Amino acid sequence: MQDTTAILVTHLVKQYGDFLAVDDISLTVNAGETLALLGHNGAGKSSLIKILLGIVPATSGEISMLGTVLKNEKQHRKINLGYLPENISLYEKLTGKEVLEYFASLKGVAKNQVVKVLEEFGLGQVQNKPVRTYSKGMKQRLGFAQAILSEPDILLLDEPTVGLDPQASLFMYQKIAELKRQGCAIVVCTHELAVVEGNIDRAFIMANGKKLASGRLEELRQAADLKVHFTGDDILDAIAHDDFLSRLATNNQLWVHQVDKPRIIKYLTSHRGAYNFSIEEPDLSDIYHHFMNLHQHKAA
Ligand SMILES: Nc1ncnc2c1ncn2[C@@H]1O[C@H](COP(=O)(O)OP(=O)(O)OP(=O)(O)O)[C@@H](O)[C@H]1O
Repeated sequence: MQDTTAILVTHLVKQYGDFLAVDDISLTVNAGETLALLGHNGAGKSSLIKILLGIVPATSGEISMLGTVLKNEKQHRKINLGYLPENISLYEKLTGKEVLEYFASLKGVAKNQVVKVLEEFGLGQVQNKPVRTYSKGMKQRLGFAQAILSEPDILLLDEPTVGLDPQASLFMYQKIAELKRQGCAIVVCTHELAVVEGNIDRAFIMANGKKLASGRLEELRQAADLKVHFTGDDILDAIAHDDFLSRLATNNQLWVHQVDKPRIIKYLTSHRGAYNFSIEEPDLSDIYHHFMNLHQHKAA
């Protein structure tokens, strides 16, 4: 499942008048894979998502989904695709159940599926109340429920967990993991780096419409070459008693480049007999800021 390309974007460009919002973006998302689309406000993420949806036309470039090149909105509509927009606006006067029944009829999903999904999303008790009485988190759950109602092959989520409490957020990512296991290809557009970090396969970082970096977390760490921090009692002891390590350390702290990590681990364990230590890797936020800072320096 992992190697089947579900989304293929080739040299995509979107111009609004003279303004280049998406600037030659190419990417793939495999079936059963989650890609995080990251970037500053105005980087072009939502534009890209809307082009994938077929609701905004690309200026140039090509999109194919599930092996078919999509040339117009009609072709996009043939794809079993779920979408949760940023700031979803639902029909406030309708009840939660009526909203989902409406989407079910649009997507050709059996009505009895609606009650099942409402229960599963913790909205069973309020299903007959108007949406206007729902909290933001409840509306977001309902929005997510409509996005996955048809058990889509492709799921596009724009800021899915904004305003959600930690448990609701966890629920959403558990549901995403379930869809992933069923082979769904998922793109999550988000600024919540800490939340998304453990829930994605790859990240695609963009700025001013362009790709800055993409890959698995480990690949991005290597590409960024941010230093790794070795901590723990055995490290302090090793620094104190080893010339090589004491020269490498700064203020008794051992920070080493990614490329040197295996060599240092080997040196610590086989040469110094140090086993009681931990390695703090740069996280997604460190990686994101690294690429953004690099981009800003180049632009200055
Ligand atoms: N319909 C439009 N007409 C003109 N410019 C637009 C239009 N839609 C988006 N833009 C511009 O394109 C750029 C990219 O916008 P987009 O909404 O894709 O960014 P984003 O990465 O999703 O930002 P955010 O994180 O703030 O949601 C912005 O400068 C925006 O002002």
